[in-house]
Amino acid sequence: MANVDVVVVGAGVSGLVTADRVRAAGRTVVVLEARGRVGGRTLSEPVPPVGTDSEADPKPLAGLVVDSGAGWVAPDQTLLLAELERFGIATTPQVRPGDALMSMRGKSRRYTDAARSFDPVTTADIAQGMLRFSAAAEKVDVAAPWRGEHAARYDAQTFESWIRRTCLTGKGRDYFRLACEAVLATAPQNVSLLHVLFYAQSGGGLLHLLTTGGGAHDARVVGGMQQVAERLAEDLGQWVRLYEPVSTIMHDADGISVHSESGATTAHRVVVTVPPALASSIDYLPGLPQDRTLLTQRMPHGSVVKVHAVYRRPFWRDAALSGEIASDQGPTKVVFDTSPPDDAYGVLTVLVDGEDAVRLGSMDADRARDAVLRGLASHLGPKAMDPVGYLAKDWTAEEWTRGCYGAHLPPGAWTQVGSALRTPVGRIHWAGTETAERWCGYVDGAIASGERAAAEVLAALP
Ligand SMILES: Cc1cc2nc3c(=O)[nH]c(=O)nc-3n(C[C@H](O)[C@H](O)[C@H](O)COP(=O)(O)OP(=O)(O)OC[C@H]3O[C@@H](n4cnc5c(N)ncnc54)[C@H](O)[C@@H]3O)c2cc1C
Repeated sequence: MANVDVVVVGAGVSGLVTADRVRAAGRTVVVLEARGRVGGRTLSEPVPPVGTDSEADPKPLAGLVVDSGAGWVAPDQTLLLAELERFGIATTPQVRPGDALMSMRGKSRRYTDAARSFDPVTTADIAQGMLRFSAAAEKVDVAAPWRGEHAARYDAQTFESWIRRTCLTGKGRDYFRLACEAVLATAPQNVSLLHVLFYAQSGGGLLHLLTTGGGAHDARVVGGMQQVAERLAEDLGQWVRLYEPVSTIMHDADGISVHSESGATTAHRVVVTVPPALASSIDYLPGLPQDRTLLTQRMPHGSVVKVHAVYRRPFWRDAALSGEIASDQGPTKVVFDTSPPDDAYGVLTVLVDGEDAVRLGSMDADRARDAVLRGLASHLGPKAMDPVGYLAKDWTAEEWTRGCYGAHLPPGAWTQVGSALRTPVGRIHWAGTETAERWCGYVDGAIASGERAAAEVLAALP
């Protein structure tokens, strides 16, 4: 006899949306979450002042909350925008007055129009590369990337080999390498061309993913993105259980039994919403089909350290700079001004991706902070060396995430075993942003996957 209709594994946005929709349909549901908080890869937190031990004496800077996980929302992320509206959570535009900086091969350029951030030859090279990339991406079937017209050919090569073949200039090649690191948090030699094409197409195109106004970085959530998960969890109340890492899922024709710290919960169906790389460390009895196992072994995460440096005021605006920086020199390759709407502080967010994140994560905290601040100072001047607050979140070190922003697939994985991504195994269903067709890797994709999984289990319940 089942305790509940559905067990959901993981209280990230995708798990909470799954549970919310199952409960709204009048069915019973329990969410089991490994961490002592909800939200998963969304985490909104205060910033400790510089000079104090953040563990012993957090003394956060008054009223300031930053997003150490997901932070931005695009105008076409309609599912996320609907959740924000449902809970009365506001957004604030990302675009700041002033020039952005592009620094490549030792040369720095100020620009307002992204299309003019390079010299004319590099601009033309990037434009032809983008055209060829978009033409190929349009051929990818985002619902089934393994099935598209040229799937086998695209999946037999890395994105790096495409870059070398396509771009005619060194700076053009550097641009696409930086784009890959910024979007997937991994170097282009680690990832299948088919996966990059799919991922870009899933989010409305590569340029859209890289764009601030109107694109993936269009706006930020006032008070932090984690509020979405917190509000969903508030509504679910006692049905969300924290500190309950799921270790084993037993399944047969009669039902499901999900084992966590406090024992077993029985149900008709289970939805596993943890990232595929972590889903593979749960024991399934009986074991999963081989294609599913092979797939989850081939979906590593990127590496990201997200840093916030807080200043008394946004001093870079004195020099008519917007605080937005793209550079080929780590660790400060991707920087945004994320000061609060009232500018009570000046806040710079640094997204340290790929190899730079691995390097930064291996340094002790003081050396890592010094490396980041020196990087900022090289673009914005010596004032960048003196923040009043500093916070760095290394997602690769997080036991229940192990890297981000999401999973990427190496050559061969999509076409050989990709069809196992969403296919239920008996009573076990799969969700999480990695399973989304649209906005895969983003919060919007997490919501879409939760809605899809909820519909699947509701249709299958007795
Ligand atoms: C630094 C960073 C920046 C990002 N920026 C953006 C952005 O600007 N915009 C955007 O849209 N997206 C962004 N993302 C991506 C976004 O955060 C994710 O796509 C989304 O939050 C994924 O939600 P999810 O529910 O699918 O997975 P998760 O959030 O990973 O949720 C999975 C949950 O499962 C739990 N779990 C894991 N294993 C177990 C287990 N064995 N038992 C029980 N529970 C378990 C985890 O603790 C977690 O709570 C960013 C992510 C990061 C880390």
